[in-house]
Amino acid sequence: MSGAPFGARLDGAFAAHGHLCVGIDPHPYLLQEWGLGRDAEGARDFGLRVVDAAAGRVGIVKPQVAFFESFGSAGFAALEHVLAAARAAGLLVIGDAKRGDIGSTNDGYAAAWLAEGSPLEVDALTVTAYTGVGALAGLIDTADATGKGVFVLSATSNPEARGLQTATTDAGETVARLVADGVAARNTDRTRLGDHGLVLGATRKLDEYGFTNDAARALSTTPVLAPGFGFQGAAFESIPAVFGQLAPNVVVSVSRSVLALGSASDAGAAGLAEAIERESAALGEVLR
Ligand SMILES: O=c1ccn([C@@H]2O[C@H](COP(=O)(O)O)[C@@H](O)[C@H]2O)c(=O)[nH]1
Repeated sequence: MSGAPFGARLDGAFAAHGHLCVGIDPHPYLLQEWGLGRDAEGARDFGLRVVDAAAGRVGIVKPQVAFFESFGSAGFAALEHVLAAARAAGLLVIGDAKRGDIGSTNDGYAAAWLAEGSPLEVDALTVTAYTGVGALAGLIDTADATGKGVFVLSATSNPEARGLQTATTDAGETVARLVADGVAARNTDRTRLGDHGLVLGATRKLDEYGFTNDAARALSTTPVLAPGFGFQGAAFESIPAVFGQLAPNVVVSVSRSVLALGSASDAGAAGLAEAIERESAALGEVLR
């Protein structure tokens, strides 16, 4: 591992720039609004503009891999370009790829996203645990060896997931908590943030997913990636009520609500930078 582990770097990003994470989601309609091609080149230019606007204003970006992947190999080349620019700008990069499979295949995902020097290298990767948190063991081992992190889907922001994620085990624990407990077990050697986190959407309170106060206390060193703000309806002001004692661990992810304010024109680029500054300041008021 070269440098500090992911959790310490995340803590550093929080201290230097606050908790806002800007999503890099080149939706086809945004490419059009920004005056860019609905192709891999457009996605690359979109990503580079977001990196420029984010650098120095926030500490974290989250490229949404799906929108690059939709352009095939050219899209992956575009993503590699954007990842390299984000790294060079000193931004922490959370690759939102939501990978997850049986253990032996997860090792392939680990080599692609979490190995030092890989073309798709990111600081942390979103993963799913539908095959069991245990199936992620090898991938998490790779992350530990390279100073990277993972964010495992636990209670997602979309309404369709609710029935599945609040289903309970024989022991009465929700699926969301079962995942959370498995991930938290990898963070026990830390006093502040560990390297392995959870995706907990901001659209519902944690207790609706079976996270009692005790369960939340057990997550005190677990980072939280929280999407669901802006377009999906959650407001920064709701963070204390939704996340309670976990609020200091939250990476607050915004994509469309700020990206809608960018465009290919100079005024648009300034608009995006201003929107990022404004959102970050507003969030700072809530999390101070
Ligand atoms: O539970 C989840 C997990 C991931 N996401 C991703 O976050 C962004 C949200 O975009 P907005 O435009 O701010 O709504 C997007 O990339 C999702 O794939 C999520 O929304 N919910």
